[in-house]
Amino acid sequence: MNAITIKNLSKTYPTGKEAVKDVSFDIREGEIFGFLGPNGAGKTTAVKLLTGLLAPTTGSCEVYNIDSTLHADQVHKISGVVTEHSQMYDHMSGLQNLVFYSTLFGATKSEGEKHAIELLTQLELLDAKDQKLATYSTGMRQRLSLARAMIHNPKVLFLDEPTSGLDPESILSVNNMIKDLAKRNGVTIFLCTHQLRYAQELCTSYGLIDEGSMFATGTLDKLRDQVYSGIIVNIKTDYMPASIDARKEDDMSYTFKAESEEVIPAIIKEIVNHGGNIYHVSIRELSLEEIYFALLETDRKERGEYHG
Ligand SMILES: Nc1ncnc2c1ncn2[C@@H]1O[C@H](COP(=O)(O)OP(=O)(O)OP(=O)(O)O)[C@@H](O)[C@H]1O
Repeated sequence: MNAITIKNLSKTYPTGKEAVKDVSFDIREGEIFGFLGPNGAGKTTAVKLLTGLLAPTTGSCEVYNIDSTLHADQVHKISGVVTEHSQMYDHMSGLQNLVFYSTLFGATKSEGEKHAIELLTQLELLDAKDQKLATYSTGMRQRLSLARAMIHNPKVLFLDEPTSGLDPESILSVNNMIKDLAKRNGVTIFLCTHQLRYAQELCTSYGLIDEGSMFATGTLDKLRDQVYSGIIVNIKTDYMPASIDARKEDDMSYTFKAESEEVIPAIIKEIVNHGGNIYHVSIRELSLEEIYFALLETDRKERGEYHG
């Protein structure tokens, strides 16, 4: 089942800026979808269109078959949104904030409290539950925003850079919660980020956007196939024969591309036969970061806009 359906979606602001240009894609239920693109690519605009905060210029978007523009209120009932500026109340405690929002969605005070305590525990904020929000650190506040977005058990969660400004321990608890929500509760996560390493750790599918246009969508494997699906071999040696087409990375480190690891024994033999010593061999596939930049470069070249 599709959690999100976007069809020929475009948004031109009154200034004339075309922030989203004819974008179409679907996201299946339970996916952790990484929406990746540089500053100003159109990610926040797309989230505002999906959550009914903005109306599209043309096209449509749906969350669980509910049109975001026509029925924004219904979309809000099944969506949670975390942005940098989540509205909460400084003079109230973390727990009071969560209970307040939960009652807005129709829960009783005791239901709200029970759920709030569960979320505060998951996000390691239980010790601070009675502290006023004004005393929370940035990281604590950000985690509370996530709890707030989850308070009505949404089916879809829109997250805009959910871990920016968080320390490694907090990132871990946020990541675990996101993975858990998707895996155990089937919550669909729409995650906007520039942090490609972070996205690779977490996401199950991706959409790549630049200047309002989507230039690639799919799983990491699918995106990798569009760039290079083989492996990259790294060898640390004191001698690399000229017969091997390897690139010198630094002092004793060389890399080369190969279709599969089957070529490695022959390469090792060749080095050893030439008197070289091998200290380390490792293989890896292209990372999301490498794939992203390769696809971005191709797309910009096709649009005649690459100046790199
Ligand atoms: N209200 C607005 N009026 C006019 N232009 C806008 C408005 N909001 C955003 N834009 C422009 O639309 C483009 C897309 O902005 P958007 O905020 O959607 O990008 P983004 O991918 O979320 O960027 P970032 O990663 O920096 O948050 C940018 O050029 C931005 O300046």
